[in-house]
Amino acid sequence: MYRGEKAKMGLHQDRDEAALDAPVLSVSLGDTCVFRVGGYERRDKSKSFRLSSGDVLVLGGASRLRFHGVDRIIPGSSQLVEGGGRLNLTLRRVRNV
Ligand SMILES: O=C(O)CCC(=O)C(=O)O
Ligand SMILES: [Fe+2]
Repeated sequence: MYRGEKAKMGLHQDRDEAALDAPVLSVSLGDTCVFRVGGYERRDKSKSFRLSSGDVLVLGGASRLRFHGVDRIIPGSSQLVEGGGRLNLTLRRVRNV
């Protein structure tokens, strides 16, 4: 849950999962966010774009280990969450089965 103008998530890689071959799916609900995706090193060039409510982002294949993060939320951009805010559901395979 992200709420308020200061809510953000710094650039990181999702690499704690044992299954790095399975994609990570991120579902955005509520307020729009400014999402940033870079390369495979923190210092690589990155680009930002908006994710609105209902958008699904896939980090998979060659992009599975790209650095990514949330720069900021755009308060008031959705009425879905009471009191405002952004909900993010991230689906990932943590263990190999
Ligand atoms: O909030 C998001 O869309 C991204 C979340 C994320 O990168 C994570 O949980 O690892
Ligand atoms: Fe992540």
